[in-house]
Amino acid sequence: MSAIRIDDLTKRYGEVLANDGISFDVDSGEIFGYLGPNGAGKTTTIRLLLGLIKPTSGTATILGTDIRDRRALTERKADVGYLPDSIGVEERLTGRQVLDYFARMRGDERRDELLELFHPPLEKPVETYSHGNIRMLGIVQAFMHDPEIAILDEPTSGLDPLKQDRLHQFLERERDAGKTIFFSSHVLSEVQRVCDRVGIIREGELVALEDIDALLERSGKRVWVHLAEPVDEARFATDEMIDLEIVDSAVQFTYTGEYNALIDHLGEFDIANVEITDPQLDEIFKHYYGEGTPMERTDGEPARGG
Ligand SMILES: Nc1ncnc2c1ncn2[C@@H]1O[C@H](COP(=O)(O)OP(=O)(O)OP(=O)(O)O)[C@@H](O)[C@H]1O
Repeated sequence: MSAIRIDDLTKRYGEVLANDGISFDVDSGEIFGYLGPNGAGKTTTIRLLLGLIKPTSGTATILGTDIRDRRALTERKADVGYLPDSIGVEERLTGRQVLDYFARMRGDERRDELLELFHPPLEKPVETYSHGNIRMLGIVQAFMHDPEIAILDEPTSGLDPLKQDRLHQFLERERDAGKTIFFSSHVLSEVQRVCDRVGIIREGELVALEDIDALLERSGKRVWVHLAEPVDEARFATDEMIDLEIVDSAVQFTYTGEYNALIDHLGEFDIANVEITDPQLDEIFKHYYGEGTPMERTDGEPARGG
């Protein structure tokens, strides 16, 4: 059974189609990244899944429970962990009081274990918290009742790199223990680091749904090279280079070929400096998910909806 099944889900706010006929499944025991730029519609999907807003049309199920069945969904939430984009509690409460409040509703058998990993200042009022501390409190809150599924809205925003790493490792351990993780992000590198599959949303539409490895393989690498002397395009370009730009001895391009061939090619030049990075999400959109591009799947089956 799919842990989450989203079926032609649509949410309209006046003129804005925040979610436009979105369909995809999240399998049990996977980490699914929901990737898209700001305003793409990620939070809208998450709030629909939690029953916090009603769909204009379409629906979704969580662990088989239809989100339109409010009573069943309320019961089902005992199995769901939710990290909202903002925690939405009375901010004069201390962190401990916030956790106590959620513990009374759903339980907290994993609270101590989580506080070893993520430690917001529990005795201080939440209104004095930094953004990172609010996130940590939210993470403890989301997982402390040991849910089957965690739905996390930009969970690493505000966390320092060490804490981000800690969260990623924690999510992987949860996945390995059979839990399902659905999280949104606008940062490709974190989705790449931790997710099994990714759905990409842009302007309310799902534009890609695929294995993260396949996405990155098709997306190539950004390469920046500073040569010891100027070079011209005719001498430097190969078929595997996209968006090649050369200014005197500075060269940049997106490379989609074999790495060995790239290294061999660069070896023909006197190189002063080189940097190879993953492309930005916007660049991937530009090259692979341009206007009107149909959603693709890597398994050869036609995509559902989108
Ligand atoms: N309550 C609302 N009323 C009107 N428009 C809304 C409302 N909530 C969201 N929108 C609009 O819907 C679109 C999608 O917003 P949403 O918050 O889902 O995007 P997002 O991908 O989560 O963005 P971010 O990464 O910035 O949080 C945006 O154009 C937003 O302005």
